Amino acid sequence: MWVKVCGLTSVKNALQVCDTGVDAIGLNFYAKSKRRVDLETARQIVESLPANVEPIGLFVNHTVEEIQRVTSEAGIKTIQLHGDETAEFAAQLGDLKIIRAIRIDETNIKQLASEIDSFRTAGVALAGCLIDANVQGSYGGTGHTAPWEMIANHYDVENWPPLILAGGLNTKNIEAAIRMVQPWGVDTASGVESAPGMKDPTQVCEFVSGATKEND
Ligand SMILES: O=C(O)c1ccccc1N[C@@H]1O[C@H](COP(=O)(O)O)[C@@H](O)[C@H]1O
Repeated sequence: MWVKVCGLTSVKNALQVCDTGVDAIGLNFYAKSKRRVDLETARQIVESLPANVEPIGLFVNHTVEEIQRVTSEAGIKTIQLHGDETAEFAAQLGDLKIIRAIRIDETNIKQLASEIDSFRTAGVALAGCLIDANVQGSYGGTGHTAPWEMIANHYDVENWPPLILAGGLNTKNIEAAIRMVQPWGVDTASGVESAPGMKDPTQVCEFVSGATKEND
C-alpha cells in the first residue's frame, strides 16, 4: 500500500513524517489552503527528504508556467492537480508525472469514467487517480469521506490508473476504508494533524501501520 501524507509546512515535521515509513509527502501550493507552503520552505523540505520518500506538489488552478516554475525551483517531479484542470491542460505539463484528483459524491460518480477517459484521449498517462470527497465550495482538505462503497463498485481497477483513496482518512477509519475500497494507495491531510499544516507523528505512525497492515 502506497501511503502519502499531504500538507507539510516545515522541514522538522516533514522528517518526523518520513520516519513513520510514508512513501510520499504532499507540498500544498494552493494559496487559499490552511496547509500552504511557501516555495523556499518547500525547496528545503525536498532537499532534506530521504531518497525513498517522494515529494508531490499539490496545485489548484495554477497556470502551466506557475507549475513549471515552482516544481523546477523546488525539485518536484510529481504533481497532484486538485482543481478544475482539464486533460488538455495536463497535456501541456511536459515531463511532470501527474496524479489527478477527482472529487466524488453520490451524484457525480458516473462522471468518473468520462473524466478518466478524457486524460487518455489527451495522451496523458496518469500516475494515479486520487478520489477525494466532493464538498461544495471547497477543493479539498475538508476531512469529509468519499462514498467508499460506490467507489469500490465503480472503479475499473484493471483499466484505470492506480486508485489513491483520500478524503477524511484517519487512524480510526483507515483499515475499514482499505478493506472496502481496496485502493492502490491512500492519502490524508487533516486526519493526522495537531493543527493545520502540522502533522502529529504519533497519529501518522498509527495511520501508516493501519494502512500497511495487510500487505507489503
Ligand atoms: O489540504 C488542503 O488544504 C487542500 C486544499 C485544497 C485541495 C486539496 C487539499 N488537500 C488534499 O485533499 C485531500 C483530502 O484531505 P483530507 O484528508 O480530507 O483533509 C488530500 O488528498 C489532500 O492531498
